[in-house]
Amino acid sequence: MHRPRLTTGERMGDFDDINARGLVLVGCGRMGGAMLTGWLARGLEPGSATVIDPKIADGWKGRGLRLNAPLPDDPAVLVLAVKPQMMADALGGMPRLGETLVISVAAGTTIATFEDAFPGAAIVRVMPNTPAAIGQGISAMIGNGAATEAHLDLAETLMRAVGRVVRLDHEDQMDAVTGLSGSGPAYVFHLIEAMAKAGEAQGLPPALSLELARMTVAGAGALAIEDDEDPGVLRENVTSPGGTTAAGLKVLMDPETGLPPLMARTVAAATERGRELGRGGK
Ligand SMILES: NC(=O)C1=CN([C@@H]2O[C@H](COP(=O)(O)OP(=O)(O)OC[C@H]3O[C@@H](n4cnc5c(N)ncnc54)[C@H](O)[C@@H]3O)[C@@H](O)[C@H]2O)C=CC1
Ligand SMILES: O=C(O)[C@@H]1CCC=N1
Repeated sequence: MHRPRLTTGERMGDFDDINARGLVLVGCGRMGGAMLTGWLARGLEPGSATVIDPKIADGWKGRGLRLNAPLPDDPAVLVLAVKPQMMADALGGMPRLGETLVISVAAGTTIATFEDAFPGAAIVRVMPNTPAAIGQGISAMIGNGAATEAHLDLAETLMRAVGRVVRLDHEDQMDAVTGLSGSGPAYVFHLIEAMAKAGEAQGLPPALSLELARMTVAGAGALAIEDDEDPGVLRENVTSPGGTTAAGLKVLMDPETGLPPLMARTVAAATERGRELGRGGK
């Protein structure tokens, strides 16, 4: 089966340059915080991290991070993790930086926007997802013309600290990535909710039904990674001819009313919203 080149895992030594020059994180909410957790676990020294967030959560205080402190002159990397709607505000307050690599994880906001804000800078646009909080994320990335292989490697080092990384060929792919894997964890959590409700409708107690749904999704996800088989084969492995799964899948896989058209519309709506945000939509 063809799979894109994926990299994962990280050595502590790869943070040496970042520790020497510093990392700036602008926006330390759910996504920024998830990444920072992974970086600290993988070798980022707290004193090398300057975190800018006017509403920094109390949990980050007293951990040796430079919170809302003046920016270093020439940090190795500046990571922008504010909402796209807040990006103009955040960029407005940025001083000129030296040879700093600029990384954005914002949905929609285009490389061109960052090129206007940081003329001549190497910029890498990344789309991670929240399983990064437990080192199980997947990030897709693409750099601008000024981003060298060394810049892309640096961005990859950071994102590998929180999961796997794929490189894109074109920035145009980023909105679809956002609609699929950026937003995707929410679809999967809703799948758990929907399966749990469906179990309840068949008479199971709510707590039991939720536990069965949660572990089924988690276990199937883990198997899909561990086993090199195509997901279609794994599905067939569950499906006995004339059995229960075949009866269920007949409904779920209906080309008119089943999951395929629903998922297609779901990802399309999220992708289109990414495009809108990229056009400056609020
Ligand atoms: N949450 C997710 O699943 C994913 C989010 N993203 C992207 O990550 C970015 C952040 O999203 P979340 O972490 O979910 O949002 P969030 O609301 O949890 O965090 C954003 C943080 O930015 C801070 N902030 C607002 N204005 C600021 C400013 N001017 N300077 C510094 N900090 C400022 C806020 O106080 C907040 O803590 C967004 O651009 C989003 O598109 C990307 C992939 C997945
Ligand atoms: O919902 C959003 O816009 C962000 C981007 C991907 C996941 N969360």
